[in-house]
Amino acid sequence: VCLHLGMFEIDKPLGKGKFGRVYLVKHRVSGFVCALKVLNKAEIIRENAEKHVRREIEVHSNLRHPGILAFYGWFHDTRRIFLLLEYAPGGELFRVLRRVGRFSERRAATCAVQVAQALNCLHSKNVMHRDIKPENILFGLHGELKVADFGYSVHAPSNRRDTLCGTLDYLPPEMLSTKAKYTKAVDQWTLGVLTYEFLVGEAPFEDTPFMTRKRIIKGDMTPLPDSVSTEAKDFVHSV
Ligand SMILES: COc1cccc(-c2nc(Nc3cc(C)[nH]n3)cc3ccccc23)c1
Repeated sequence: VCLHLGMFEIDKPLGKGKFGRVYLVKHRVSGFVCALKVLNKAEIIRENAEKHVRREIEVHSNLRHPGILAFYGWFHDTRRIFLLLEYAPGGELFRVLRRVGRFSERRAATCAVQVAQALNCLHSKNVMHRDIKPENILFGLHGELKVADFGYSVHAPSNRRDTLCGTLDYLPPEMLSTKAKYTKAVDQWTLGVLTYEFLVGEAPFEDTPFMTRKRIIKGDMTPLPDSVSTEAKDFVHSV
């Protein structure tokens, strides 16, 4: 199917992502609603991120799972690359978590299970996401989680040393040390950090970037409050 912009009616902008904007669009012929991520080629080149975008398309287009934001296709013109993605009406988990403060243990557990299932799917295809964080997780129509944004994913195992931008909060020690060959376990570590954040409302090593790095490597996490159940504590300490 030859895709091009004219086939879509732009309903409204949803927000601004890393390399461009995301719009809610409708396919004119079928009425199908989806999200259109518009990436600016000049900006991608300036950020030397061509390989990330190529990898995002290559990895994401081969994944089909209810816990992973569906990738429908892509097309480009001289200036821009367009990614056609599933529309998740619930928005970013990041915003919901900041708005409500923290989740109940039931909701934290439900979210943790859904992220774990999405990671299982990724790992079964020998892919590590490497950049799982609340900003990259969206809520679907019925509050189900959708993992998105595969720009930093790679095939396991890898000692690829990319310049990881953004927060260090979710990175495991092995990704912060130098010549480590890391495996899918990096995503498991992140699941523990995420669950901690679901329960507490902030990341376990939240600090200045320099201190966060030191604390992650030392494993010096802010203890879970006593209000958190033993089972929840055991789970976070186990991943
Ligand atoms: C930085 O905040 C951003 C950036 C881009 C999109 C949103 C956003 N996205 C979606 N859904 C999406 C996005 C994609 C790729 N599929 N489904 C829903 C929202 C709802 C309220 C506010 C914001 C939303 C936020």
